[in-house]
Amino acid sequence: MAGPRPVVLSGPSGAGKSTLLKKLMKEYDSVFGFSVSHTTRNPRPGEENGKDYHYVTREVMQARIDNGEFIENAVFSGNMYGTSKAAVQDVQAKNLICILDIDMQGVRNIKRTDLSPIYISIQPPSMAVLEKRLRDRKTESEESLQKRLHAAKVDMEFSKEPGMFDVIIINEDLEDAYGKLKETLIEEINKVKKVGMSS
Ligand SMILES: Nc1nc2c(ncn2[C@@H]2O[C@H](COP(=O)(O)OP(=O)(O)O)[C@@H](O)[C@H]2O)c(=O)[nH]1
Ligand SMILES: Nc1ncnc2c1ncn2[C@@H]1O[C@H](COP(=O)(O)OP(=O)(O)O)[C@@H](O)[C@H]1O
Repeated sequence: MAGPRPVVLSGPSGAGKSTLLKKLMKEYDSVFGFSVSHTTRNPRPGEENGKDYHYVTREVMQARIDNGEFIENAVFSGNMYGTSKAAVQDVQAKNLICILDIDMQGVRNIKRTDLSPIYISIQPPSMAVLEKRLRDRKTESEESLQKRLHAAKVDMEFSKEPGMFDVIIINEDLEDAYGKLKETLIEEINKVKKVGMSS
């Protein structure tokens, strides 16, 4: 059964992916479902196990990867992250648009699957703004922050590779960026709404 097309949101840490996707899921709660990834990083204050991530040990994560439970997995800033098959299937079973928040290794690996999502890159207006947002978020140690800034430089170059993303959104003003995101997805949103009304 071909459900709605999934959506991949990628881009540097601190670019605003979570902020934008939370806004989208709040406005369209019966349209989108989040693919809850697994990670070995520690939960941040306010994050919930099973909602933001499935928080697991390295041993558990590696065993599940070896068991073939993941569509893709990557190491980012020293921690393991991965999208399980179940995470995507749970959303697709409800006929919702599945949103994946993944790094650029994830994007490369998803391109080798038959998931066929819409690829959206969220980019900051500049490195300076990105650094300020990450510092103001107050979630990272100096070491983690530096690793994220380094990865961001690589990501910003990667996003320019032709054909990598369907749309690149510069998140300067949040409302403008959100408007562009909605505009990109409106066709898929309307399809899901129509199916919902007729069932
Ligand atoms: N490949 C891959 N990347 C992921 C996955 N889940 C999250 N990420 C990425 O891992 C990076 C770090 O995420 P996180 O620790 O939540 O930090 P944040 O991006 O600074 O909020 C981000 O680029 C995410 O997009 C996943 O399942 N697979
Ligand atoms: N357009 C924006 N203007 C100012 N601050 C923003 C904007 N978008 C996001 N932020 C803030 O920047 C920080 C990083 O955003 P976040 O959504 O956590 O990024 P990501 O999920 O890509 O790592 C958060 O503190 C968020 O509130």
